[in-house]
Amino acid sequence: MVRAWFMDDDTTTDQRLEHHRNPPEYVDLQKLFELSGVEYFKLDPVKYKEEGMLDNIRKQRGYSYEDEITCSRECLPDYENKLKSFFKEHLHTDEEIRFVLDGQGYFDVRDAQDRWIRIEVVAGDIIIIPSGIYHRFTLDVNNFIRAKRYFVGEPVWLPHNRPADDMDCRKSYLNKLKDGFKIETC
Ligand SMILES: CSCCC(=O)/C(O)=C/O
Ligand SMILES: [Fe+2]
Repeated sequence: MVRAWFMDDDTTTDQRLEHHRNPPEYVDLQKLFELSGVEYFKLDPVKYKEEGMLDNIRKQRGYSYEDEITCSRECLPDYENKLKSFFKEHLHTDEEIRFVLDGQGYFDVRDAQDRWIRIEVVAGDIIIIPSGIYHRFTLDVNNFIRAKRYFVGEPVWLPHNRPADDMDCRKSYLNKLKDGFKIETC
């Protein structure tokens, strides 16, 4: 089961630690969706091809692009700078979709009250981060993750660092947050 929790305010220690509040305050999947619009699916990281659920999700959501990213010192070109930019608070004009094949890391998202929620992702997790939400990513202390990335159409990876409040995708995200997130069906 995915683990997610409200983060502490400590910005002085290693970003790759869990950064729980004291006592820890966990957020369940339903609450995570209501507070942020983040969606999550769990697949078997070994048998996912036979299971067919990934194909269903891809077809339903129209993901036409797929590639793979490995974040490790050995595999990711310009590792230090890339990790710095992943951890800068930013948003995208499109959803950020990741399917973790191996390793782990943390996606941090801002909720409606601007609190950080830390979401731990491990092998088998699919996370869908809405367009227009402020978020960031860090590896954990193991410094390794391998994930598939999906996109509708030609991929746009460009991060827009906070503040980006005038962007249309930000305004539309805030409207959805106000109205309450609903699962979109065809
Ligand atoms: C696990 S994929 C690396 C993080 C990333 O691609 C991104 O855009 C973070 O916001
Ligand atoms: Fe991002």
